Amino acid sequence: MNDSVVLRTEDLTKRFGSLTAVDSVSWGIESGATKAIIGPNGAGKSTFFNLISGVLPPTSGEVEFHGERITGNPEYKIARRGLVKTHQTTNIYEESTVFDNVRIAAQTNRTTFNMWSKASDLTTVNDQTERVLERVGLTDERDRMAGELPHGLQRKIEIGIALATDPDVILFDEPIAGMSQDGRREMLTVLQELSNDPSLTTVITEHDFDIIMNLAEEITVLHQGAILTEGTPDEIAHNEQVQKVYLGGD
Ligand SMILES: Nc1ncnc2c1ncn2[C@@H]1O[C@H](COP(=O)(O)OP(=O)(O)OP(=O)(O)O)[C@@H](O)[C@H]1O
Repeated sequence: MNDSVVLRTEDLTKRFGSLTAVDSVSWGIESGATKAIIGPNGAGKSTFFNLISGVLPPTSGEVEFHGERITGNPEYKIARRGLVKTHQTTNIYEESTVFDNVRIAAQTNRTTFNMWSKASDLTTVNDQTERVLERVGLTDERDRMAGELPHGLQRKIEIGIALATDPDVILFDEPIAGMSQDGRREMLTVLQELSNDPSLTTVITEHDFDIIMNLAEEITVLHQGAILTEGTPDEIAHNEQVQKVYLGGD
């Protein structure tokens, strides 16, 4: 792996009692790339994301971000360094407007926040919030209460909250799960735009293979916590081992 690797894991492992949910995973991603992590139910995808983003501490192994060890750091510290994971609408303040939800995140942005913010900084925060709303297609909903919005739009707020922190790396954990056909199409457009941004590195886990084929340059397949194989979407789509694990065989 070369110098442009922004995030990497080495022998990353998580055990829950006797179950090894993530098993010695060594993986990495170059700056600006879009990669996917896939695998059947229970393969360890969410746990892997939780270990990288600091939601869970690993049992063993390492996580490096920009060449520095972040293993076991809490989620808020990792987010401040520029690595965030989207949550499934659990971060939203339902009683606040869409604008305020994103603005609060922009205010805690590692580059703009300081306790003695000047008026000019607030203008920056408001401008940044507007830009993020535009990017995720929520400008028309900016003054609505977040709690009133349908699920698909709330998922966009979550992505807006992540983007407002000005991250280098975003981990998308099943971004279209439970969405309507229209919602999925809209979300795919947003995700495509983000994956084309060379200043953003994106990692996505998703059950919908069409979405993965449309977004990822490289796919890692997890099976029983370990890496089964890695390759381009085309290679993975034609890989017999992958087909077998998805059909439930070994
Ligand atoms: N907090 C926990 N305590 C005990 N076992 C857990 C915990 N979290 C996950 N597991 C187990 O670890 C394994 C991997 O789970 P994980 O949720 O990471 O898989 P996944 O690939 O994301 O699955 P899905 O596609 O169904 O979301 C599963 O067997 C799961 O039951």
